[in-house]
Amino acid sequence: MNGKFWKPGTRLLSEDVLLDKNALDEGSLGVCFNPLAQLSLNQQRQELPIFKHRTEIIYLMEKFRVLIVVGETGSGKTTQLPQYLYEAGWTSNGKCIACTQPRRVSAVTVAQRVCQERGSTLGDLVGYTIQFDNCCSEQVTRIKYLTDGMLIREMMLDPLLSRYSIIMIDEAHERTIYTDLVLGLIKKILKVRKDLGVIISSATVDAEMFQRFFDGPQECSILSVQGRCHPVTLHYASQPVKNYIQESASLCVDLIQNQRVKGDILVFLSGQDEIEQFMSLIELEHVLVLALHAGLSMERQLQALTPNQDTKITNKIIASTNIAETSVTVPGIVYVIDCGVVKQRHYDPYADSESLVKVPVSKHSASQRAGRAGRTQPGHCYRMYTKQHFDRNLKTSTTPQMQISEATEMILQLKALGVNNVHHFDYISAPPTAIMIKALETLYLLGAIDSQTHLTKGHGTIMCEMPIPCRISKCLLEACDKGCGADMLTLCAMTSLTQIWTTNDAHVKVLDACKNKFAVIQGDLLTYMNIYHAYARITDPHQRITWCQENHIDHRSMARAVHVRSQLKKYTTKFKLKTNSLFHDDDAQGYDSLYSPSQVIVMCYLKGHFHHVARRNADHVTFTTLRGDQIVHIHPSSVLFKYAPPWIVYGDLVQTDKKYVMNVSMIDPEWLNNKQESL
Ligand SMILES: Nc1ncnc2c1ncn2[C@@H]1O[C@H](COP(=O)(O)OP(=O)(O)OP(=O)(O)O)[C@@H](O)[C@H]1O
Repeated sequence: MNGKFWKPGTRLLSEDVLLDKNALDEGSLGVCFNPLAQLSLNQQRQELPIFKHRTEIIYLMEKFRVLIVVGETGSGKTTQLPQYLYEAGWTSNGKCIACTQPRRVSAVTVAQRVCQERGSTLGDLVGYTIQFDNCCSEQVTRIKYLTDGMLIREMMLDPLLSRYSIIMIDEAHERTIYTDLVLGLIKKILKVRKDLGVIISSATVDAEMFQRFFDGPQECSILSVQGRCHPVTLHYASQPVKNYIQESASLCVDLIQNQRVKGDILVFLSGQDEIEQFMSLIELEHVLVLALHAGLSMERQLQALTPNQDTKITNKIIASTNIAETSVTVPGIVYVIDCGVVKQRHYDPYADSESLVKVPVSKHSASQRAGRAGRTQPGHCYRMYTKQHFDRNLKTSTTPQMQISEATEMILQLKALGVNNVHHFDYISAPPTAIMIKALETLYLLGAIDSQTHLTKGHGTIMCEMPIPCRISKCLLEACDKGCGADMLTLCAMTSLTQIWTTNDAHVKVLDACKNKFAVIQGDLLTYMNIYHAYARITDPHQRITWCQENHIDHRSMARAVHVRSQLKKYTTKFKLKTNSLFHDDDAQGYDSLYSPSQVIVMCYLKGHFHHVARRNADHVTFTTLRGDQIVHIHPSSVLFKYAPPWIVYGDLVQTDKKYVMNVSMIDPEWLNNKQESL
């Protein structure tokens, strides 16, 4: 690292390593340099490295049925490949080109960009489809960006994807469950549809492995695209970094105060907690610091990626999880700071427990993160770890999620698509048998499949269609049956939020006082219901905002809860499920159950979370889970943190220094004996 980037005494990073052969000329650093911005959009398209391969791509697509395109980040795969094929006439038969994305935010931003390049309106020629938001027109949309999960949903209605002439699976290296599932399903479709073209693309994909999966070089060709838009200079830490949050914050301050290139900064951290901590450390005037993580509404995610228009703002810092790691281009980003960690879900089939664990990123991920710079101008990536750590400790590629995640949702989707023998499905990397067996057992206990492992006609089909995890749909189905469907709809919406309280601007004691206003001894679930009802009672939108501010509640999250609830309500209406409330309906007044309304709701929740029960230990602090004998603690954010009841049911398990359980409610162990049936 060049000492001039650092204040004396804070020099941290080692020598530069160049990602690109076009080494960045030190002398050019002083210029605010954005050559592509001077060109028309059409010229910009022709400057992209992939443009040189345009004819070859069109030819290979005619000759082979499957094409794997490997090219550097920013070379033009996502935005250009669908356009080339559109221009070559692949949609002239009225069919469409689909390009899948692992994340919603990239599906939307890429569609926006392509639309801009074609000079059309979003939703006309170019559109996107993500959960709860379909911006496409059946008649005119020919290039469609969609999440891989949505493509699977489309397959349920149209198993051969007959609307499409080309399916492009982008960012295949991410190996999400849905990407892998789409790959297996597409392979099946290719056996029937001889007219379908498939593209698999990534900057870092293991091309030969994909080629073998698609029956070798006879069927599947590989194209390698050389070069990138602009160089990115890599900087490594010269010694291990003790506190990467603090160090990234000081680096940001240093870059902004001493930088020779004016530009924005994108910081990769592992999660919302770290993002908030990081943001609290930056106190610079005229600098806009924005968070970007999956817990935010789409509107706020997109806002973080939109260039700043405020002339008073001199610099922008985006603190993000890996949500911004692939596909997105954030104009103006010159610096990327990579803390080298990611939160990953790990499922243990023996304990039937999924926990969120912080792990080092893979080399492929690190290179994707670096690739967020150098897209509209030359850039720098600062890695908060040593080169030695990169070489020795980082795995080459990301572990396929299918091998470390719970498989219930995936199996349910396969069953809905008519793949009954899920063991024999053609997986690109099959999940471990123990995970498969556990998933089948869980689906049976949830009533989604019968003893022959066939989807059940009632609950099974509804669970497949509901856009929520099957354990949550089980709670909802149970609640509709027990007269509290409306209350469970509220809980489904509230537990889908990742943030309810605005923690960064409130003093701990003030925040605790606010929480206590709504807290109830039964636990977090009923506390959430109190919050939702208090919010929903207010009808004026401005008053809602003021109320949220006064109570340190995130008003955007609450708006999202209202939205999610209304979306789920559409499904209960569609399936003619009763949505009464035990708290608010007139007919609940004659309620004469053995149990109180709050107990009935927690019992219904337990029906989907029987695997998440824990018993208090003799120390009156820790708990032992009934499945897997894990020692867990109640998370400090829970209202039951200080009052540890003897038995609990929880929603999530997070592992940091200890194992913490969240969304906790107290239960009576008697409820585990299926006594609810007599309600
Ligand atoms: N919103 C945008 N604003 C400005 N330029 C953009 C935008 N989106 C894309 N570009 C330009 O188009 C180039 C190609 O982007 P594209 O997403 O197609 O690349 P890619 O090869 O798919 O990258 P990745 O592997 O990172 O997804 C970018 O490097 C950038 O120069």
